[in-house]
Amino acid sequence: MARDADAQKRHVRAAVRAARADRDAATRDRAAAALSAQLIALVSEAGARRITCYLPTAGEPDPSEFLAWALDHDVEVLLPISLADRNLAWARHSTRIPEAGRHGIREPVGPRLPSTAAATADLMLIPACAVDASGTRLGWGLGYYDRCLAALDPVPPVYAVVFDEEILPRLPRDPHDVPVTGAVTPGGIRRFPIETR
Ligand SMILES: Nc1nc2c(c(=O)[nH]1)N(C=O)[C@@H](CNc1ccc(C(=O)N[C@@H](CCC(=O)O)C(=O)O)cc1)CN2
Ligand SMILES: Nc1ncnc2c1ncn2[C@@H]1O[C@H](COP(=O)(O)OP(=O)(O)OP(=O)(O)O)[C@@H](O)[C@H]1O
Repeated sequence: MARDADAQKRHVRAAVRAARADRDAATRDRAAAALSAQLIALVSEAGARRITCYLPTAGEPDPSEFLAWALDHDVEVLLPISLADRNLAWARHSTRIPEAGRHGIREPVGPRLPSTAAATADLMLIPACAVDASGTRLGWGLGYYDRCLAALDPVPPVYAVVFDEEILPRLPRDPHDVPVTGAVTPGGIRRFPIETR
């Protein structure tokens, strides 16, 4: 990969990490409530019965209220577990208390499903650092989701969950990057045109 693309990724990751750390509690709470409303709207509109989502770290867009709604509405949610080989496994969201996993991120307890179980989801809601207007997603650099998406056939519609200002005009795209269908932010739902570039 070109050196300038690497530098740009590092720059965006650092800027997003800093902005996420800077939000105060009240701003985070407002964003969390707005985000969950968008996620509920998207899943309801799509009629999705089985989805993937994630348990957030402190600064990430927080889908917790949406996860509680999903439990109440019989929407099955697969949550990620980070494996040592940088593949994901999944376990179902439940009322059981999550436990800290490999990166200190909370992970669901219960029976594990393989990475490819995500192919049976109607919709995937995945964490990201940033996304661009053509659907290129930037993660945190360990390739968990790139590896997972590459192994899915079919790939369900995939939405990156980010803050509004994390939708950028253009990010570097690598050959292994699987473009996302859209993005969900506290401010709305965006679908990206499918195009090659
Ligand atoms: N809530 C949540 N769960 C998730 C993800 C996520 O982004 N958010 N993941 C999405 O992939 C996977 C975990 N991915 C991770 C990616 C990077 C680091 C991390 O600590 N990165 C360090 C650099 C580490 C290194 O380069 O070795 C850092 O950002 O400082 C942790 C987990 C699965 N679960
Ligand atoms: N399909 C794949 N198979 C094997 N390795 C992969 C695959 N996709 C990405 N990788 C590797 O994962 C590493 C991280 O890639 P990249 O920087 O694009 O990740 P990212 O988009 O930030 O991560 P994530 O998917 O975890 O959000 C790179 O070393 C890349 O080569």
